[in-house]
Amino acid sequence: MKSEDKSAGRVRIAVLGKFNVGKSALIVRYLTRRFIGEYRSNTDLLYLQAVVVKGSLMDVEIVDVSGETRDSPLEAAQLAADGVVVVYSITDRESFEYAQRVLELLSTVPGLPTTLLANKADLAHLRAVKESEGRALAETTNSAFYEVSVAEDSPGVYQAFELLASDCLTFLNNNNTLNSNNNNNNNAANSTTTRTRKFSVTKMLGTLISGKSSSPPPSSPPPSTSSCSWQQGTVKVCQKADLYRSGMLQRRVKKTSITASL
Ligand SMILES: Nc1nc2c(ncn2[C@@H]2O[C@H](COP(=O)(O)OP(=O)(O)OP(=O)(O)O)[C@@H](O)[C@H]2O)c(=O)[nH]1
Repeated sequence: MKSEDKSAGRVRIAVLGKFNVGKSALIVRYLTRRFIGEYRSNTDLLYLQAVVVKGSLMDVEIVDVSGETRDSPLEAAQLAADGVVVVYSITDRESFEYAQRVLELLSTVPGLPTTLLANKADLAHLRAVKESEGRALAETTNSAFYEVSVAEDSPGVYQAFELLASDCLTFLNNNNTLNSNNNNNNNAANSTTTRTRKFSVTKMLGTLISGKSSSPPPSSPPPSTSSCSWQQGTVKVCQKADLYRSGMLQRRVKKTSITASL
């Protein structure tokens, strides 16, 4: 077995943002290199992807809580994620203000890696948010920043996810080391960091895109501008109730007690 065959770990990335900013398009672009114009926006999606980060294979879960941010932004901010991508559209001032509120909330979670992603850069003639404003917000909230066009396949799409996944892994490894040291000190038998997640509804991406039942193979790997390489991915579609049952919409609440409203 190659050393890469064993997963170095699993991280969960949540994608948040106001409606219509391109969250679903972003995730599908990252996973499949395709741009799909329209999506159903009332289904919560969980995507699984295996990527090689810094030479290690890792599983990346990407959660797209469609409609969630519209119904209850606070719930979205409470996602049990190891890292968060917050998306706004450069053509939609309100979406930037929304992203600002989300990032300010998330910055209260110690050590949580966050990325601010300004989408729809191809619509420069409709620009309502300057790039410098996005960059400044990212700096004040200690987030990475990328301005991209998902429609035009900007390399920043891939770089954003891959850097965030890498940061999540570092963050988790540091936590695991800390916990393991604590456990040793306390003579505890097992580490308490293992997480179990279950989702009952599964569906392949092919269904979402074309009505066919199989997952579409990628046409080619993503740009080799980063330390990550693309592997086979699967997509699961999960309903909001499943997210609650799995604890995904509760864990951060317990950990951080975020109570401010957006
Ligand atoms: N011009 C342009 N349009 C884009 C881009 N990315 C997404 N869109 C379009 O923006 C619209 C919204 O995209 P979605 O991916 O459904 O946005 P969303 O944030 O997931 O929306 P909700 O599910 O309603 O929260 C669609 O019409 C997309 O085709 C982009 O980079 N440029």
